[in-house]
Amino acid sequence: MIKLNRVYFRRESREILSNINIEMNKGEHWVILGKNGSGKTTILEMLNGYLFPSQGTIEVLGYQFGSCDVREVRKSIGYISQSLLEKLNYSDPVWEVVATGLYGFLRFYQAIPDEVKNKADQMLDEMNLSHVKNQPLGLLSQGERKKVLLARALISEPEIIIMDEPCAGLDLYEREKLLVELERFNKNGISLIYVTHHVEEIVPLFSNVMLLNNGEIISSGKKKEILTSERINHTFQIPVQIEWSNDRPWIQVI
Ligand SMILES: Nc1ncnc2c1ncn2[C@@H]1O[C@H](COP(=O)(O)OP(=O)(O)OP(=O)(O)O)[C@@H](O)[C@H]1O
Repeated sequence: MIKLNRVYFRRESREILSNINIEMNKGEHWVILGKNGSGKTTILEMLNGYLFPSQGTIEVLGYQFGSCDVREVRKSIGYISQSLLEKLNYSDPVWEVVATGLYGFLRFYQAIPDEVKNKADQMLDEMNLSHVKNQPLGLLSQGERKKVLLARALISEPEIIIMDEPCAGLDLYEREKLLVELERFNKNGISLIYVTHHVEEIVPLFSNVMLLNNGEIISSGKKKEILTSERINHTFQIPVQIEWSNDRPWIQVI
């Protein structure tokens, strides 16, 4: 599904990514974990074709970047990030924001067909957001806005959804509500790639983890093998203990 082969990214003589090799397969859900500035967002931007490697190759859904139209690939990817939220119009009604996902627009400047409105309503209904569908996006809580972004990504039936720190800024209650919504990915065969700083967000849905430090992969593979105290210690350079409870890792600084 996704293959990065000897990928390097250099800017102003600085190596931001070094020798990234990874293969993510259909049916897997990946977490990319690493400190601030370790290169997580740079990898996501590359997967969306917004950045190109200085060296190496990237293949997404059978398309080889550099010899394909990246806009075609992007149609099959839902990308959820804070910067997308900031580009949307906070005075637009929620259902309209969700409907734009079908077209890849940021907002509508034309009449919206009834079937599109109905599809957006249905999406919001599935995510228990019907009660806010006519409200302006700006009136929603941070957590509800993130769920709207998720509905907006899901409406176009993508094969991959990429989320960059979706729980940033959410309180415990909102975070857990958003994490519950991720479980729906198991039902409709979408693969998830999820960036975070927080081990606790690795809910049972996730199968694989990549640990990144200073632009290099420290380790990657099945989450139970990767999320050990020693490896997390190495990634964040702080002594920690990982404990598993309800198939979810919890971190304690020691
Ligand atoms: N286009 C660019 N030009 C110059 N430097 C860049 C560019 N893109 C990223 N960087 C630098 O590369 C490093 C990695 O950035 P990136 O945003 O990928 O890290 P991150 O792991 O997502 O960080 P955070 O967790 O803080 O969001 C940072 O030091 C950043 O300043």
